[in-house]
Amino acid sequence: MPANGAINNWRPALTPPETASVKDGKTQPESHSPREALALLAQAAAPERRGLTKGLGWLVVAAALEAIGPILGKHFIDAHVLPRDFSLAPMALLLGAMLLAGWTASLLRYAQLRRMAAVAQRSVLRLREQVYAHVLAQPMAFFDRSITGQLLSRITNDTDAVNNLYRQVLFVMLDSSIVVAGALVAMAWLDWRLMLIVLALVPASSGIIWLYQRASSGPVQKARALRAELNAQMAESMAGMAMLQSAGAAQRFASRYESANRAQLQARVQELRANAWLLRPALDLLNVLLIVTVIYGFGQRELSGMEVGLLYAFLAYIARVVEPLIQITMQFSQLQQALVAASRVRALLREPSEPRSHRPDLVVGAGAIRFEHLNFAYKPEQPVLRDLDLDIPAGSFVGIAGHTGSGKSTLLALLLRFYPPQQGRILIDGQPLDQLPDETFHEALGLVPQEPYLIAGSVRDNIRMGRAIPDAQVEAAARAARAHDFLSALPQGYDSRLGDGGLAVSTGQKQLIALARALAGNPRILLLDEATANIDSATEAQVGEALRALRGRVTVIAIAHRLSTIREADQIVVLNHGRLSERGTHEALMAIDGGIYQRLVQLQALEE
Ligand SMILES: Nc1ncnc2c1ncn2[C@@H]1O[C@H](COP(=O)(O)OP(=O)(O)OP(=O)(O)O)[C@@H](O)[C@H]1O
Repeated sequence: MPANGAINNWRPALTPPETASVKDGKTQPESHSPREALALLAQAAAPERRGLTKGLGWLVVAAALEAIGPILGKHFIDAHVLPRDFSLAPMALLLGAMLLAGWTASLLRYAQLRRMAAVAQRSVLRLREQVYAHVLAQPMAFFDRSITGQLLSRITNDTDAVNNLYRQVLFVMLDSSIVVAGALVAMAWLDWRLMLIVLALVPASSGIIWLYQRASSGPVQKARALRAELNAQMAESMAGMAMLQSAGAAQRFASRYESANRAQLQARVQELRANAWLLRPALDLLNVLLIVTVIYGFGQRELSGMEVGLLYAFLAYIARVVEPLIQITMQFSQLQQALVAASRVRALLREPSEPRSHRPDLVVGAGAIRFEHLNFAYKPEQPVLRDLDLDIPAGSFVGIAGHTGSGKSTLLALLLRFYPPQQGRILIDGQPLDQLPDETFHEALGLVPQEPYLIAGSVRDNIRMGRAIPDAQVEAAARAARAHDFLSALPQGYDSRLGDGGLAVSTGQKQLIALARALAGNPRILLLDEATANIDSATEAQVGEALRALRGRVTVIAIAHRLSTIREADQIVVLNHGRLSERGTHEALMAIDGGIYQRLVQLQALEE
């Protein structure tokens, strides 16, 4: 089977640098639109709308309380400091009110920001689950063109960045905007002409943001794309470590990683440079400009005693306008990163899932299979299966043989509904395969792939694979797969941990566990994709024994390079360039002089 073969695609594959798909942009900066990102936020936060509205409402109250402070201060100056009226009670009342307003505002803001942090966490949790479920529901063709590491990065890093987006948008942007609005309203109330002078300078900050965005958006997006690529490279090398080391490719992979890492650092430095040279100095200048303008505005008037309180209040409000604006702009680069991530997550969520029209009334009975004039191609110009017509009676054992690339695994992939055929159809017990409801379909089919994979968990978890299968049935399946003896001899028997960080078992043993896993669901149809390719003769004999016991009860289709595995099959189907070229029992096919099967058997005998 080719490295990117049909059935193998459901496990992480080592994608060599030169064949890496460039879907999703890879190193090129990706297009992103804030509207897309906001739509994603709104969608993920939809169930929390009430909490969010309440939180925002309270933030407005907090901003209003904060805005009262300078007005009270102005009153304090005008009524007590300037006229030197130091009557204790009204002064204490004013100071007390100032403190109370400030404290209440701080407490309110703290409580609301905490509430919003919780909303953000929950929304991101939901989003991540949604993205993962969506990826799992993708047709296999989607995985053919995606890079495992990049998908991982979408699900973990990008959804994390969406969390950032919540923090930036909800906490910094909204909160700061509310504070600015509160200050402007209070200024207007005190002196609307002066407020207009301050307001006129606010667009200058938008100009600074725009300039900064232009200078930094390229590097920001590049840095992000490179980070995803670094993750992808890491995941790929972990998945293909054995191959990587045996091929002596460690050095090459390390230098590829190093150059991507350097490029990412450069992009980050460019971004920081734009920040240091443009953003901070420009904002400081804006602050000075505002203060000078307001003082100049006051200079134009007669500076009476009453105006000193007003000047104090205005200077206090300017700080309340400028500081939040600085806050907003300082977060800008993170915001951009988060926007890019959010639009990538949204693009992923928009990948269409396989459309299927299931008929809930369909059930699988005996497990008879019929391939009717099947035509299939991964790429339109390269047909893989051509007009394949084949009947497989229920309960029979069918072996599939043929040269490499003849389309054997593809046939199984179509039966597994990984891809829809372009022409023809597949019938199970006379019913169209694509109309079987998912549950019925998954219950009816069991698969033993060429390279079984173990999940991190106990032997029992590995056989169950998340299905509600009672212990007795797990054990019965292990017995049927001839795996019980070695499994019960493990240190903790069926509770022994396998997979990542667990016990190491041999390839043959993994294969038997995979067979037990397939049998545990009591399938009507069992598919074996070169299940005996990498195991020793003793294990092969055990698998043969297990298959013999299934005869008449389960329809078995086995692809085998090792032809001894299918020698006893009721019929052996030989594919040649996607066409059915020979068909019959081992003996019948051996009788075809110069036949493909005969040659394959002879070749294998020679090899052995
Ligand atoms: N996911 C895929 N995308 C594109 N082409 C593919 C894909 N999987 C297989 N092919 C191509 O389809 C053809 C048939 O491949 P398939 O894996 O079905 O052959 P096979 O008979 O199972 O080969 P092998 O014995 O080596 O496993 C090959 O030319 C292969 O390159």
